[in-house]
Amino acid sequence: MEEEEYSSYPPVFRHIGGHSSAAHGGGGAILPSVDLPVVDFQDLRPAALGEICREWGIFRLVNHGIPPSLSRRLHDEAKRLISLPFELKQTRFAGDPVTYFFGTPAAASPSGESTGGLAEEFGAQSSAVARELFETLAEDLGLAGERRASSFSGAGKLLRLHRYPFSPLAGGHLGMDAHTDSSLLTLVSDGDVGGLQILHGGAWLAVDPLPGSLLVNLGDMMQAISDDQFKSVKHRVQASNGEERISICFFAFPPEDRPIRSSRYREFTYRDFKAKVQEDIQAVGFKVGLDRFRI
Ligand SMILES: O=C(O)CCC(=O)C(=O)O
Ligand SMILES: [Fe+2]
Repeated sequence: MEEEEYSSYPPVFRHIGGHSSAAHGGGGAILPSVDLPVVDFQDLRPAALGEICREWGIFRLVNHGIPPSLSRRLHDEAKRLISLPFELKQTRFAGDPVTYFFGTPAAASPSGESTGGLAEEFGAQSSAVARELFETLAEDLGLAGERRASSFSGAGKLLRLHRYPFSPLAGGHLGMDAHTDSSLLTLVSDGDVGGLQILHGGAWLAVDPLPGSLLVNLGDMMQAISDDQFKSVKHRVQASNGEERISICFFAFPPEDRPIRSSRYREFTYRDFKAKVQEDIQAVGFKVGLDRFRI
């Protein structure tokens, strides 16, 4: 890749085009791939889905009803936006809901506006899918009354576009550090470039793409609501030394001020949780998460 092709990267990532390093062939250990459980959205069964979420905390969703053309257009639009020169993106997106952040080594995330309504449409459809999945899991958990009704209603939603740029030096490096999501549920449209890895049974495993499907993982709030029955799976993303990976991530959060009650945690709200995460990041440099609220 010529150096000018890196113009869409933050300056710190440029000047690497000419270096062909030993890492070119993939310096990181090759992890075994895992076949995630596949769930058919048209045939949701509470007990079967519950079992998958107890064992894995993550699955592939097929027949989800979000038109492939919508996902493809949003992926194309994300790629176009993300490929604009870095300085132009900084000017254009400054102060907008579109954010461009450097917190992770190789991810850059314009999100929200500027996709000509595609992001909003995709977000609305993802939200409907997430709600149905939540209802199915609530059924399996036997959540009733107020506890069930209020967990998803008015839930916060966030759509994030991630780019894991190609770099010949990427081998062995992470595009996103290991973490759990703070959400109830996360839906990821990961296209056809792999890179996601999950911690399962004490080992890191690579998740291969399954074009047309959505990756669904449970977040910390779902783990808490389920009294730790469901897993908020730890995951990370390998930086790409092949094709660039673009992912579109939809997060559903509980209403900020609704008390979350669980036999495993003292009562807290999602607002409390977020504040604690920020406090920990400042104080200790990483998210401690649910352990801060464990009884
Ligand atoms: O890009 C991905 O596939 C996953 C991103 C992710 O884990 C996150 O945004 O929390
Ligand atoms: Fe995540």
